[in-house]
Amino acid sequence: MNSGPAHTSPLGFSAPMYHTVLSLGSNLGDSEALVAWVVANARQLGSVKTVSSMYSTPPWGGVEQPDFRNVTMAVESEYTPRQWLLWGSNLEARAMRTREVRWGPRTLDVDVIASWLLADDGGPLDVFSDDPDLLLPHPRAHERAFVLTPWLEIEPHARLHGRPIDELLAETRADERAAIRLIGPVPDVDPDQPPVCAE
Ligand SMILES: Nc1ncnc2c1ncn2[C@@H]1O[C@H](COP(=O)(O)OP(=O)(O)OP(=O)(O)O)[C@@H](O)[C@H]1O
Ligand SMILES: Nc1nc2c(c(=O)[nH]1)N=C(CO)CN2
Repeated sequence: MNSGPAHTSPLGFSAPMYHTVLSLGSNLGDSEALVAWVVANARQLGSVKTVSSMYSTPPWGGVEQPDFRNVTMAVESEYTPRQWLLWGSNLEARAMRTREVRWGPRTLDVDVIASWLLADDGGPLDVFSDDPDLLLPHPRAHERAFVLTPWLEIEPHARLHGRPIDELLAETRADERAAIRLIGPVPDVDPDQPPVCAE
């Protein structure tokens, strides 16, 4: 009997399932609507396991810019982490995302934080990648309160680099942590209408 998480297709193939954690951020345009639009698109795929509340977070990385809106979302599907990266890049492009300053302002950012292969037998297996186009786990997530705070809300027992994320969060800058503000649930928006001003 196949009681594991792999999906058996009508042809009898069994596709592996991945549990993947995505960080969504925006600080240009209608940031709340943009982040909510990403969540709505993932819901349309039927892949969303849990979504954090929406948070207002101070900019991380030393560039002076407006506060961000951030959400962390756990998805579970046959999509590999690389497919999630491509999916996110496509939404970033539709949100007119540009890359001008490293760690600078943006309409939309979709980062893949970590992923686990849900094996049929035994526990989840960490996915590692040293490909510069997809580093896994994300090399800077453990020092970002804007990722860890929402992630802790939805997966309080999650671990990154072998360490509980609440411990990692406690080691982030106290002033950054203190300035994070809970806004509320992610609003429902139309996945087919990117909230972008045409210019
Ligand atoms: N885990 C990952 N998630 C998202 N992008 C990644 C990841 N690993 C590598 N990349 C690559 O990073 C490149 C730059 O991404 P991006 O412009 O979003 O970076 P950033 O958000 O400014 O900074 P950071 O990578 O520190 O979050 C992209 O080309 C992407 O392929
Ligand atoms: N608070 C916060 N700071 C950031 C964010 C973000 O999403 N939230 N994204 C960045 C781009 O890499 C740089 N700094």
